[in-house]
Amino acid sequence: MFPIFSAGTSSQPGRCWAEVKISPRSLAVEILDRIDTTGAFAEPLLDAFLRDHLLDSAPDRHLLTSLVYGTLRMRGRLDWIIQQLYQGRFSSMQGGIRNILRTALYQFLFMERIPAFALVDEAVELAKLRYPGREKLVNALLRNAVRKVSANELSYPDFQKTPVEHIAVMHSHPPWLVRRWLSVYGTERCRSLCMANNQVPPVAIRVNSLKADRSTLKEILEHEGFTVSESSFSPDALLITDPPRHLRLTSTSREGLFILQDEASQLIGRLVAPAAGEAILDVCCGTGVKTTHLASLMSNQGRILAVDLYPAKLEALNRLSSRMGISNIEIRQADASTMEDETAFRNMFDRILVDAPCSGLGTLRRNPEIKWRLQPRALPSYSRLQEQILNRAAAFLHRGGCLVYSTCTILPEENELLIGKFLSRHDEFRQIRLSDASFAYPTLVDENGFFRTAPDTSGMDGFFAALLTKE
Ligand SMILES: C[S@@+](CC[C@H](N)C(=O)[O-])C[C@H]1O[C@@H](n2cnc3c(N)ncnc32)[C@H](O)[C@@H]1O
Repeated sequence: MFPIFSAGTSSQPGRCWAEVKISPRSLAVEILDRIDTTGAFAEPLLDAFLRDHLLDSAPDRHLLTSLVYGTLRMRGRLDWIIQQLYQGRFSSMQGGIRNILRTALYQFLFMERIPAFALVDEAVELAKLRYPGREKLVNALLRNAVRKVSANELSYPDFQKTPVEHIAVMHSHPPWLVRRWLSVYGTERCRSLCMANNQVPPVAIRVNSLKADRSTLKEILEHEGFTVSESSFSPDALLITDPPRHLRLTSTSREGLFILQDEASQLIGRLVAPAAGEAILDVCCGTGVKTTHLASLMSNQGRILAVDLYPAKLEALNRLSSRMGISNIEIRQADASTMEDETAFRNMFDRILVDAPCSGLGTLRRNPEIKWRLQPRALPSYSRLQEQILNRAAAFLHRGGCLVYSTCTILPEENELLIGKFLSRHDEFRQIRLSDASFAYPTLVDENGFFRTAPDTSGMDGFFAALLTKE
């Protein structure tokens, strides 16, 4: 649980938030501040704020969600504008002031029907209460921004002269990432990826086949006021095109009839394709989004050993399993890169899922905070950990069994390059090219037989998966 308002602290002097009139804008600034200062993700924070019913009306709740995600997605462009107009050092500006400016500017640039004077006034009021004395800066900077943008007086970086800066500012991604994607994918793909990352992602749910079928759940949700369609990719998915309320608060969610899960993530379970009665190892199970899918595909029969490093995630998996009526998952807290009990597990499993910890760069639509948080120097440590976990898990597969290695990133060193290295060191393993494996979704298979999705090509999150077998 999160206390709803943080009091002013010595690092963020100012008055308690309790004095601030609660509005979608003040809450958005509060959430953005917490994302910056605590490293939290937007989704659970928003869930907690919405669950506490601080905002009663559906439009206000929708506005809060749009403001938080929109400001995070467009932060690169917003910060660039603020830096053009701010006389001091942007990096020394108080984080709270930055978020007041960003949210106001986001509304002005990207949201309709909010008059400029109203959003400037509200930003100034917020600054006055939280950072007395700084309201003059907020007022002057926002009025200047409104004037310059309206008069088309801001000149953005030129694509011909500085392509990286141009894409980074116009499509709001960090320059290091634009540089990487330009070198891997070229200009057009880099641009289309960045643009797709700034879109609102579809809301997909996975129907728990142990408790409901797709058409019945569709009817129930429609009856509750949602606009629902069946997806043409995942046979377990429903797409919610008009979520008037928060889906997780519905009784069907609480009773475990479905779980929110992107379609690409659902297709990973289909790729593992476990059968009832088999022995499955899920070495990076997290909170069990994919583990519970595997259990449903096995009709709750057989055995799944679910491993993760973090006890809190395993506890969440336990809660999710019982909500979904699943009883064939056994959990184990362990470091999958150094897992012990090798002799007990060696050659034991029919199928293994290695859903490796990764940079998450395929999920920037849903988790835009990642692009501002991730440092390029962290990337090699992901590849090292992925390699260690895959090497360790490989020993536990029996001959003839299948191993799926998956990530939600689109960087080659976490995906195909890593698999190439693994295969060159493990003669006993062979890749099953999905093009040769009668995989049901040929459009999601690349020229090397790997599973690959991306927001700009398939409309799903960016996932990668390789299917391997032990001979
Ligand atoms: C991509 S997430 C897995 C998501 C999960 N499979 C799902 O569908 O919900 C990667 C997981 O690896 C876990 N992890 C990170 N390092 C680990 C390690 N050394 N050993 C085991 N699990 C680890 C993280 O806690 C995280 O839950």
